[in-house]
Amino acid sequence: MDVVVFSKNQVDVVQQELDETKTLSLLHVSYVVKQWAGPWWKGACLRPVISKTVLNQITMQLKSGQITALLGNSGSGKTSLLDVISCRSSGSVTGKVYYNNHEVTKAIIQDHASYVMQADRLLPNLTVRETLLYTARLKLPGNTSYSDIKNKVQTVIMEMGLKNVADSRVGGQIIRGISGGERRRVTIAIQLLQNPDIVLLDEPTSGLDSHTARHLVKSLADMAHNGKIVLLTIHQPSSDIFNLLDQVAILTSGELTFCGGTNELVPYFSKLGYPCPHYMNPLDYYVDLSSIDRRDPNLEKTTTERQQHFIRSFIASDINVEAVQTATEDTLQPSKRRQLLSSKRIFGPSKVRVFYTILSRMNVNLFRDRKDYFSRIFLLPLFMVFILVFLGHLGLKQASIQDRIGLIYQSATVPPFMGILNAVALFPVQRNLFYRECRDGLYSIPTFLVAYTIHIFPFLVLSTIIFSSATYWVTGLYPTAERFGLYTAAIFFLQLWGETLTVLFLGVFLDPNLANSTTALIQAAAVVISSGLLKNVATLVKPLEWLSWGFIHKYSGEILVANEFQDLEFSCESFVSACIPNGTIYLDLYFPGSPDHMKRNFAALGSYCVATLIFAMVAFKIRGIRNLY
Ligand SMILES: Nc1ncnc2c1ncn2[C@@H]1O[C@H](COP(=O)(O)OP(=O)(O)OP(=O)(O)O)[C@@H](O)[C@H]1O
Repeated sequence: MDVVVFSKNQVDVVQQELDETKTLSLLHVSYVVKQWAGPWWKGACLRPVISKTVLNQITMQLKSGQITALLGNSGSGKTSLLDVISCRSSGSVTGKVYYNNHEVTKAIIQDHASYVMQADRLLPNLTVRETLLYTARLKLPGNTSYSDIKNKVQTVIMEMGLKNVADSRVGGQIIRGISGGERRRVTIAIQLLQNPDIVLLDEPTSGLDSHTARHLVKSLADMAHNGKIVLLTIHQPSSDIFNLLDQVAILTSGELTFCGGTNELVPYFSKLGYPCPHYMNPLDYYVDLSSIDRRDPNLEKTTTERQQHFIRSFIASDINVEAVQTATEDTLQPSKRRQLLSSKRIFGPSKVRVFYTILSRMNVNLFRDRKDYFSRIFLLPLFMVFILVFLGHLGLKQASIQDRIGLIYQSATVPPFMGILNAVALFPVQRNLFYRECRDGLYSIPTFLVAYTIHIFPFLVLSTIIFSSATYWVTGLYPTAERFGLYTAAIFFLQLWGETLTVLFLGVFLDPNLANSTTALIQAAAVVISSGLLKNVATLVKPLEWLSWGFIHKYSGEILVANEFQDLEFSCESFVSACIPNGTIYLDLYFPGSPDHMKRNFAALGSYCVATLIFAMVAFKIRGIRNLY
């Protein structure tokens, strides 16, 4: 027997390579979700809970330097497997997921892995470079200088082939920007900024033409060969793509029918009696063979039997036995490579830098779109035109009391509605980006919501001043600067409250339409019950009177009416039998004590805005960070 003798140097090199190879091991991973069965109106108690096994006993090992594709028909569990690896699953997970001998936790994933989801969540008005620069400022360590950040961004732009579109706008559903393929690349580039060890990608090639898809997978393969673990899910890969892959895993109904090197795929299935026909793409062919065809009962029976045969055969196969063995070793070994898991974000950006980055990104995104910008500034003032045309100058006759109440009613209801409209149109895109970045551990709910509120402040102030300046002086409300200031302040708070309330419901409901109708309903009901402008609050039935204290309009109504009517002299025309000569008398009749409550009422308006913002944070917290695929 020949004995090969290695020099100490050679042994050291092999040992070093072994140490530097990073491994992601899954051992007997199962994932079960619970679902309510039956119609929703039966209620939680009457609807049985059904457990669904999404993944069953998955064992696989991924190594750095390899690109692995996860294939399977729709619903086979590909996305769920990525969710489990990245600790984003919502059901119960059993089995082990280990990275370099460490059980995978959320913190490890945030430090070492990047997850590129199916949908691109990007701000439409930023350029590709700006998108990457802002994200880099959120991701890279706090001591990274601006020139290093720029260099890193440039490297990633080159790596993902985005050089030609680096300074083009990203675009979105309405604004035309870069192409779908380029947008996918930007999403991937974002995840590469942190130089992750593990890159998980859910359908990175969906919606791309075959040429672009091949280029993208080639970039990912290059990235893997430079020492990363790359795992992607993919539908119908072309044979060109097949040649770029190192490893493939085929999932069917949550179980593996194959997981091994691409060169082992055809021989393995050939041994089972299923050689790949000439001119067929092996991936397509074997995914197809592994799936159940439910078009008719006979087909379903045969394909189910074949699927079960594949699953059983793979469990018993040498490839799987070896994978189980190595994965077991990986998950049992003492953590000899603990030093490899030092946190990359331990010196992450400071809170101030994160806050400033989010804030300036929101501002730039808003300034870039004329439509959004004008909507924020002019939506409320535009409404003023209707008021002015309809009411004109009010004067001080007895009939003007009625007109004043009408104007005050509009002043109390319209600003919150404008807040609702602006939030519904402009908040969801920010929220969806936040969901992704919060999942990546970049910043928290309070940081995001406070930054959002601050970025709308100047616009609220400006639109309120334009609105109130014209409305107040043209209609001829109580002519002092102080009263004008109080009127403007009340309008500001009402608009702010309308927007924060909508933000709250956009945290509760994903669907902006649902948030819109809920907020509008609450606002409309609140003004009817509590403003005192439609019905005197003192004449309401007791429960409604108590309820009126719970709405902001109780306080804003009192402010607006007292601000206008106190000490205002009216003329008494000879044909009017019952005359109110002074606004104070009107207040004594319908809003008693309101002039004395100004401070309390303004404190209430401010508190409502702050409290609604805090409730919005709670709503986001309770509803959790959604997985928007
Ligand atoms: N949280 C959940 N609640 C209920 N069912 C779930 C949940 N997560 C996954 N499933 C179910 O598990 C199955 C696998 O879903 P998954 O999204 O992982 O499939 P997929 O292979 O990625 O499909 P596609 O290729 O169509 O994206 C589906 O039938 C899905 O409905």
